Amino acid sequence: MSNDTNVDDPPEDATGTPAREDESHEQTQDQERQGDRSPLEEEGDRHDDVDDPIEEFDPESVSDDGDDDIETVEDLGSDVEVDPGVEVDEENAEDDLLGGLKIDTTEDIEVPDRLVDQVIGQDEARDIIIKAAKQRRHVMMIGSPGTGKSMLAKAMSQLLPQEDLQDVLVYHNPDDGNAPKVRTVPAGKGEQIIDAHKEEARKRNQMRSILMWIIIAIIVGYAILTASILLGILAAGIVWLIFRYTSRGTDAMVPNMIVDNGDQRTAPFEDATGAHAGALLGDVRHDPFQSGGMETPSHDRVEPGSIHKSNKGVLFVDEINTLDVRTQQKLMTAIQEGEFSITGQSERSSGAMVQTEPVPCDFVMIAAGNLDAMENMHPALRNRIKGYGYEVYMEDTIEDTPEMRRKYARFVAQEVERDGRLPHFTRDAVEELILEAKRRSGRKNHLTLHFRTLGGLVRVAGDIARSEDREFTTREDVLQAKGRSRSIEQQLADDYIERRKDYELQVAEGGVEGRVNGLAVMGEDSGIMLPVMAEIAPAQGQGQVIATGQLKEMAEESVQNVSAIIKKFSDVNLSEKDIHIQFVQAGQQGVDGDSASITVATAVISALEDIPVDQTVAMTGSLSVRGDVLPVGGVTHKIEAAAKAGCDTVIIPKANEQDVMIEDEYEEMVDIVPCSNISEVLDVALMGEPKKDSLVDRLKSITGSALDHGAVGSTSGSNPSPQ
Ligand SMILES: Nc1ncnc2c1ncn2[C@@H]1O[C@H](COP(=O)(O)OP(=O)(O)OP(=O)(O)O)[C@@H](O)[C@H]1O
Repeated sequence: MSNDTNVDDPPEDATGTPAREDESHEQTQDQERQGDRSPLEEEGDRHDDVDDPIEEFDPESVSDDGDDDIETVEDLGSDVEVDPGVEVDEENAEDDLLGGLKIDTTEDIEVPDRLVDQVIGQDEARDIIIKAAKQRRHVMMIGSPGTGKSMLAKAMSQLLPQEDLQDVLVYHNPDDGNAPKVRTVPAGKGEQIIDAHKEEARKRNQMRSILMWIIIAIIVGYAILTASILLGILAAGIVWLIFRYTSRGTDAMVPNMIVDNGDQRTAPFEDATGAHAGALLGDVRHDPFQSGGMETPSHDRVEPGSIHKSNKGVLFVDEINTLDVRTQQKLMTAIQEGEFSITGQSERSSGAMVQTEPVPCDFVMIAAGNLDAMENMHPALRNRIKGYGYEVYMEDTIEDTPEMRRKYARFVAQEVERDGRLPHFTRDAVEELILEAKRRSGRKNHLTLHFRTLGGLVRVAGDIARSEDREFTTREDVLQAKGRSRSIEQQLADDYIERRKDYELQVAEGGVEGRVNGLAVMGEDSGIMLPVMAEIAPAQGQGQVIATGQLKEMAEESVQNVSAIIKKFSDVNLSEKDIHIQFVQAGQQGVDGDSASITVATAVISALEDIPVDQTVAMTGSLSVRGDVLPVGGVTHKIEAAAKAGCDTVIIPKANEQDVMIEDEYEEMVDIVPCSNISEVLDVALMGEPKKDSLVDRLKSITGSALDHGAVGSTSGSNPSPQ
């Protein structure tokens, strides 16, 4: 950025002019408050701290260097116990769903003001945000949607100092109309400068008008005297036009304030998620006239990007990998330089000819996304953030403690207050929501941290109560809301089940060889039953696993695991066979290879041994190469899907037993059988007794599970049939 003050403006003239009108009087008083300097004098100031790039740093060194003024969540008092105003029954807190909170409704709960105090769980991320705000470091947050990434980024902007905020003005450059000048002034000063310039322009225009009318009067007077009226009117018109035309030059003196932080109460927060290049990096609008005096001066066409608006604040970019590579590269330059010129983004627009002086963009970046976002983002940009900041993974669940439950009650109060129209929740309505948070966590003694969907439930329940003009939202409203706020995946899953019922594809009667009811999860919270069929045929050449579509890889992996067991416990040579696997009516969604591996194994063994599988049984679990059934995710939703589909028995991994939190209505519909190894699975799923010394019979020698023995892969029993 150049420091030259060759801006075509009238500061010197303006400061010398005495204040004649009320506005200018007020303005003068303002100027006095600001330290006796007129805004027009101030505008020449450059704030060169923008040229101060963040020096390279090692996050590790932060904790090692004994820098004990780094504030933690506790130091900031942000880990506050919920509402000190509310009494807590400590003795019964453990057993109480509200953690002992003595409230009748959420109206009794006080909501903390600062966003950072409203964040529940995510302690590590909060700690990092606080440190990063202090050190002005970038942060990358990776995790599931709705777990508080943008909330934390906003919270960070509230923690950044406000004193540094600046306004940014763009000026006409008389030497080169396509290279507007850029000046920064302290926040709030920009408006004064603009006002002073407008006032100056107004005065100039007034003087010019007076001069113009005097000249016109002289011409008209002369014309009357010489009786050449027509010539006089013509001359007066020309004078008028000349004045009109040249007055545009006076207006061009007024700078364009592209960043106005005058009213900003915290450091700026800019969400640039999904922004196109112009919105992110700034743009210069197209001018259809371009020349001939009709054009809009280029400095007036300059538009700031999010990187400029977030100067001294936070730039939040979710799903950063969706930005195209060129934009990511430019973003990287902006991070590195702390300033970035604005130019027209569209090559064919007249805006592309304009390029401003560098505009400050000294922001802290919070890049967010899921794991895919991290993998697909520009490696250099990732390194930039890594080298200059922190990376944090967002938690999905948190341990269920009385303190946490109290915070969840506070979350309901937070959401009600944020919405502003919802009726507060009664105690039992909050209890139902906390139960739902437990259920959605999918883990014993945990609560989900997927607050966006939980907040959705609060809003739907509140809307139901509001539509019935009730004072409070009750438990019944929450139950009704659960039915209504089904996700797209849930609706799809229910639709699948309905359609299958039409074709009687759901649960087949009795036993079928090689057909097993597998279970999968769609989206975050919907289970679905997906039958798997296996057929074994002699191979034409080398035996292979044949499966259709994208599920081929997953079928191959599952068959590989089971083939190790088959090799070990039987004389069957799978390399002489073609194994056909079909996932009946499955799309790719939600089918996770690992959790289907006991299903594929059971189907293959059933087909190989010609033993039918009980079609009222459904199963989920991951198979180890030594026959252990290992834990999988989403068991609760899977069990519910099996129950909805009409199965009586569901096999789940023993290690998942503690995660089951199914709704009462389903509990009566199905028997849940936890299994630790493939032998136990076959015992439940296969119909009839296996023949002596057959594969299934030999597999009975596997007992217990690796998990029981504390080491993955251990099985007991000797190998009856080494190959
Ligand atoms: N940890 C949390 N504590 C309290 N409320 C939360 C938390 N996480 C999310 N919320 C609530 O959920 C809403 C959505 O969260 P937020 O937008 O921060 O999620 P996100 O992780 O940025 O998701 P996405 O990546 O989909 O944008 C917030 O406005 C807030 O009401």
